[in-house]
Amino acid sequence: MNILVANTPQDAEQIAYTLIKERLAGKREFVLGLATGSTPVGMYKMFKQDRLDCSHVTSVNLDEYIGLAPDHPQSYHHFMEEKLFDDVPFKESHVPRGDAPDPEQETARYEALVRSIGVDLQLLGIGENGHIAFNEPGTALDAKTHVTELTESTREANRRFFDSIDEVPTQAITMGLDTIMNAREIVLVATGTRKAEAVHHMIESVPTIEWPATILQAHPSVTVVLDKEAASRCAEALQARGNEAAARFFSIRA
Ligand SMILES: O=P(O)(O)OC[C@H]1O[C@](O)(CO)[C@@H](O)[C@@H]1O
Repeated sequence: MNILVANTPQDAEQIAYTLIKERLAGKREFVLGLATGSTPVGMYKMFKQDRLDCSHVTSVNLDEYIGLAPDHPQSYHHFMEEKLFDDVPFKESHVPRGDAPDPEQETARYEALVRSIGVDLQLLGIGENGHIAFNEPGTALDAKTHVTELTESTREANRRFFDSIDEVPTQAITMGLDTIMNAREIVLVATGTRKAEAVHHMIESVPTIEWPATILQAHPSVTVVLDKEAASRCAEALQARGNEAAARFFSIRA
């Protein structure tokens, strides 16, 4: 794992965006895995401000709530259109269908799609309980795209997007941990104190299904971009090395 610890959330987002921009440059085709939630919103603004050319890029999203049609204001389809796709045209974009009549069939379709196109770089966030995408604690490490029951802590963490907790879906379709691990490269961004415990376990605990993000330790190409708060539960030496790496990242691009 390559770990960078930026001084602010904005600097962390800038690092992650710059990494993605550099990977896209000069490519004829590229498959970019995208995430939802609050963390990537600042980065998607950078795509827009920079008018980043994504006309050669195919995107695949990690997850979608079951029961929400693409045009539902709280669906991840809608989130991606509003935060990115309405302003930054992609060659094509794929998000699981939350309104599929047969969710299990949709998981098989989506898994086959993601495997067939192959993800060059997967952007990830991380939940407070260590979930990545909607792979909640206890999810098998070899899980493929599947229907998942959302934990109460995850529903609570996402209720801010809904009028009430009762409106937060209880199930989602999510890429599995094995699906995500199949990406050639992974960039995970975490900011804020709320993520500090999950980040500590992701990096410093023995891989366990109780902290799904620990599986990333076994991936050959993972960059973890943190702000100081999200890194605050990691070992002091790791924080110091990460801070130097972030400073170096900016200095060589100044
Ligand atoms: O970036 P946020 O809003 O903290 O979300 C963290 C994680 O939780 C999810 O939104 C799922 O609840 C993931 O998609 C995301 O990576």
